[in-house]
Amino acid sequence: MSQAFPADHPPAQTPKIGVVLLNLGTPDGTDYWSVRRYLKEFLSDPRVIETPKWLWWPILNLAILSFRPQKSGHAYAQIWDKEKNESPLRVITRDQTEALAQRLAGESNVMVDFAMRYGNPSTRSVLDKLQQAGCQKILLVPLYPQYSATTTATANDKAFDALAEMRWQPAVRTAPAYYSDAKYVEVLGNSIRDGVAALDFEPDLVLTSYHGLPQSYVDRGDPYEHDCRETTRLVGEYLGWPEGKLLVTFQSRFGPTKWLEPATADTLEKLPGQGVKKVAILAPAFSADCIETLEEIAMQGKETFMHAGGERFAYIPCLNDTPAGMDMIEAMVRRELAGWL
Ligand SMILES: C=CC1=C(C)c2cc3[nH]c(cc4nc(cc5[nH]c(cc1n2)c(C)c5CCC(=O)O)C(CCC(=O)O)=C4C)c(C)c3C=C
Ligand SMILES: [Fe+2]
Ligand SMILES: [Fe+2]
Repeated sequence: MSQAFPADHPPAQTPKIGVVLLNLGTPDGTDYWSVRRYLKEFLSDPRVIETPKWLWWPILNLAILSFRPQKSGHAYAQIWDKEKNESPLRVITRDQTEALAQRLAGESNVMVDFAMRYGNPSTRSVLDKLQQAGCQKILLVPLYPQYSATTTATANDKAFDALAEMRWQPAVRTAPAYYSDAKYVEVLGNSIRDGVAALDFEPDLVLTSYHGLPQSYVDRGDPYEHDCRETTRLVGEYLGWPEGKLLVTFQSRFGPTKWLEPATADTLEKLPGQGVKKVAILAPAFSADCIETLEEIAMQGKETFMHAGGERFAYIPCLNDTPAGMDMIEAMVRRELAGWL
């Protein structure tokens, strides 16, 4: 026989499970102050900038934040989703979240949401919301295929900062980087094969352009370069392409220090002179198209290549919320939820 709760018993909650897709973040608008606020938060993160604070503070506040917001704001304006008045990164991350929620709709106690490391929706606000909604278990899914302290670790740090202030803290899991995950390699490989097959030209070379990182971070133990090169190697193996058909490059160099090489922009500048006149390019480090792919690669990169004598240039989009990309995210999330569902 079941026993009724006494009248003064605290209300019982049905425990829920939260799944949070974590991405980098993006400005709320393209105006100077929106971009400045975003860049200040981003570039004040010691996981991203390892220069000692006393040295970095004046460089950031007196130099970078006085000119970069305008320059970056102009670049953001070129790719802005005008219909939604939002940055593509946030539009796509929300679309991924909604698609994943639909796929997990059969799991009655799962809530899916997304949060950003910098800007909105903040990681803290999303974790507070899920905790208050009764999530006693939370899976954090940093959407970075290749691990870096500058992305994966800081995304998790931010979540743990929020958890540190909760009296009733949910149990938490973090999904690992997935650079060599068979499903990721398969889906990425298929997107390259299909992307190339849809072109009206045969590329001489396909560039896998990864976001760059200071060389010193890798020297101190960040596995990011390894993860990137391994993704491209595995995709080449999956496609059965001859060695040399896929090239690894690193983009988005920032500041005067040595970054991983070869740089995407330098490579695009040199290739036509070496007889490589037709290229396709993709950016496997990004789970969603953003300023770094849509503006820096598809616009600036194309201009650099064509100006240097290139003849054909094609950008292959990120996996975004494509059915195949979502198959991969769903499989990863279900695997990491094992024992909770
Ligand atoms: C020292 C600076 C930077 C490091 C290290 C870095 C690593 C890194 N970043 C991504 C993914 C993204 N970066 C994005 C934008 C962006 N990145 C930097 C600097 C570093 N990134 C800056 C200053 C910016 C802002 C844009 C600009 O002013 O140029 C974005 C896109 C955000 C968007 O709003 O669209 C993503 C995504 C990875 C994977 C990575 C790892 C090595
Ligand atoms: Fe970046
Ligand atoms: Fe960039």
